[in-house]
Amino acid sequence: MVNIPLLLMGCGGVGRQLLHHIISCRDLHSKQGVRLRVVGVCDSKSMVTIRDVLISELGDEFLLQLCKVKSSGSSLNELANFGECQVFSGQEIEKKVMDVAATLCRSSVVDCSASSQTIALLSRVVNLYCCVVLANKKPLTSSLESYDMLVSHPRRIRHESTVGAGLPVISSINRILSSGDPIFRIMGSLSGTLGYVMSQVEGGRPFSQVVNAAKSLGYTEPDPRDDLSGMDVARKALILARLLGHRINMDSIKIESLYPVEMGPDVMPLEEFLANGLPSLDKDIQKRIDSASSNGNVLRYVCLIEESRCEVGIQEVAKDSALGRLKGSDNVLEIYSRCYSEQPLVIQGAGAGNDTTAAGVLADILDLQDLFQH
Ligand SMILES: NC(=O)C1=CN([C@@H]2O[C@H](COP(=O)(O)OP(=O)(O)OC[C@H]3O[C@@H](n4cnc5c(N)ncnc54)[C@H](OP(=O)(O)O)[C@@H]3O)[C@@H](O)[C@H]2O)C=CC1
Ligand SMILES: N[C@@H](CC=O)C(=O)O
Repeated sequence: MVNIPLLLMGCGGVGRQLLHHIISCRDLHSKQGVRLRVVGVCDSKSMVTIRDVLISELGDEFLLQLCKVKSSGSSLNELANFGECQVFSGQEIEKKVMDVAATLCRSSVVDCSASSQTIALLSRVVNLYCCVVLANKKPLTSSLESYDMLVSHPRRIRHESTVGAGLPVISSINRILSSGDPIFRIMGSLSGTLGYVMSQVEGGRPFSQVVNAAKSLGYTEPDPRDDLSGMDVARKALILARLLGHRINMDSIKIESLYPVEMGPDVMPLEEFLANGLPSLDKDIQKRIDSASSNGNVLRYVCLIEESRCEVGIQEVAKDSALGRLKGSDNVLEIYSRCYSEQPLVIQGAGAGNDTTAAGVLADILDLQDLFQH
């Protein structure tokens, strides 16, 4: 049996769904000769782990209780008296994660947070022979120095869910590139939230109502302004551009925002944005959609990556084009290379949601199992 010890950072929508997937796949994994041993879980303030990570793990009953506690909005601290776990807080967390990683020699550290605070820790565990699996885009989209550090051991890092949730985007691009087929353009709609919002608003629903629905469905980032500003799509574009070998930073990307600067996170609290800011945008968005419709077109939030251009923003596209036909949270991605020059390689499907994202993370973890064979 191949044992893979896991340390999970972040137990929000995606992290909890991952724990549920792990538990419900126990029989399947056992038939495949793999055992995923969850030895630690962190949220923004605490970490729960067990005393002897070499031989013990957080049991399934404990993990289900943990999911319940986090779903109710409580802290991991509440689990202190449930089972034989240890709880660490504040600055103790990083030290404990490093202890656990060093004790295990090899483990998988899975980042399902939406924080840039994990970057320093990830860079340290990578140097301890840990494998890293990311749903969080921020570690790959900060400085080129951090990026280089994280991808310096390509066999030990997976981040399929950072672009297109569970869709096989990163793995397809890696296969094309490693066969010596240069990719010269990637174009598509890479935001589940903005795809959903655009297609629902053209069906007659108010913009503000649809954004709130996308949040409840688990498509948006914790603060939906991350999606509406184009930043989340820009992060995906940067991840893809860097994968293609472009040595660029976020400031090289042209980004169009759907709300004005005075509604930004540094100026307006989230609650006020949701209650007042968002509804005040309804009319303007509806006007833009009506104007596109009078030309027989629809609006889509499009991402374009070429050798000397990387931009994300709203475009008017024909209703019957691949982008125009997009519905719900689907993403579509066209990849142009020497082998796919006239007709691009097209990847399409659900591009957001806790279920598909967590499934992508789980597939990434299993993809690393060869490194855990004795
Ligand atoms: N939902 C989707 O469709 C997709 C999401 N993703 C990515 O997945 C990630 C998770 O998204 P989602 O689950 O919706 O986010 P949530 O906001 O629901 O959960 C984030 C979790 O991370 C925890 N956290 C925050 N800071 C830290 C930290 N420094 N160390 C450890 N944990 C921390 C939070 O703790 P606390 O509970 O204390 O607040 C929370 O448990 C994001 O990066 C998102 O971009 C990627 C593809 C698709
Ligand atoms: N907020 C993102 C989720 C996946 O990264 C989106 O809407 O696409």
